[in-house]
Amino acid sequence: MPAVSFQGVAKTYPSAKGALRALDGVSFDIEPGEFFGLLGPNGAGKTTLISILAGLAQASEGRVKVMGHDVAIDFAAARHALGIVPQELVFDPFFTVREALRIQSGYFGIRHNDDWIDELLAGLGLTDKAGANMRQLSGGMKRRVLVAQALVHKPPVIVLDEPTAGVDVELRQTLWQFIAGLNRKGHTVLLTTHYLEEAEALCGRIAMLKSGRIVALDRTANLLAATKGSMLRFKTDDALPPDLAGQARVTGRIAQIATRDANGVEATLARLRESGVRIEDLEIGRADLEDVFLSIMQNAGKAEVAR
Ligand SMILES: Nc1ncnc2c1ncn2[C@@H]1O[C@H](COP(=O)(O)OP(=O)(O)OP(=O)(O)O)[C@@H](O)[C@H]1O
Repeated sequence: MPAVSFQGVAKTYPSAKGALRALDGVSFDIEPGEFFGLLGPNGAGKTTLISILAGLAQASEGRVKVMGHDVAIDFAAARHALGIVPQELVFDPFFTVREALRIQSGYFGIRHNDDWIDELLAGLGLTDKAGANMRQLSGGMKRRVLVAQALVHKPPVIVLDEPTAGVDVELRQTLWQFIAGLNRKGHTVLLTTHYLEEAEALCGRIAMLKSGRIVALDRTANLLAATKGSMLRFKTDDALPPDLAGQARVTGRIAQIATRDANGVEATLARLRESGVRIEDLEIGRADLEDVFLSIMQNAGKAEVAR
């Protein structure tokens, strides 16, 4: 039995320009114990899919199951199997951290949960904040509490919806150590993120969503291996010739150009020299997940235009 199963999930929102199909026939399974990444550009439908999984929105078509429980038919059992760390910081300012976690345990019908609460506090670096009032905590500390709150009932499936947006390096490391530890103990993890290096480091399999459809789904290693080419990275203050600019990724002074093989590297360098572009700090490396993501999104765009 899969930990999470999406079967033919569609979601249509009414809009001024007619119906907006935010999800369109999404089907995939996440197996127990997987660390699974869901990636996609803004508006791809990630949050909509997670809201349906969490029972916060209803699918227009299709079925979603968590540990065998249909989220529409058997909501309570499905919800019990899920720990959802939300994107926004929502909290009750009147309680201390420990009280907030006890109250959350109560929602799930769990009493005498302090041993697990202590473990959560320790794992998330919150032990000395247990007695602090929620409103006195910094944003990063509040986020840690939200993670702890999502996990009070030891859910087999943990869903993290962009948990590290605007979060500092230390908290990211604490969070990932803790979540990776739970994953090693058998908890299934579903992560959505815009930080592709995090997805590359953590996720065994990745699905890529674009305009409500799955455009890639594979083991992370296979996605990376599928782009065999080399990536040329260098710094320059000069404008690239139009043919190279069209295929380059430019961030400030840093330009990256994908090439198919060694001949491609030579041809690109020759083209740069010929156009009088002066380059510094040249590196030739393997494509990373960001390169794979951009190329899949571009190709999916072309396929859509052709349809
Ligand atoms: N309640 C709603 N009513 C109408 N349209 C909506 C609603 N929620 C989302 N949408 C639309 O559905 C599409 C998918 O949105 P969604 O928030 O799921 O994308 P996302 O992949 O999570 O994006 P982001 O990375 O920006 O969070 C978008 O076009 C969005 O405008």
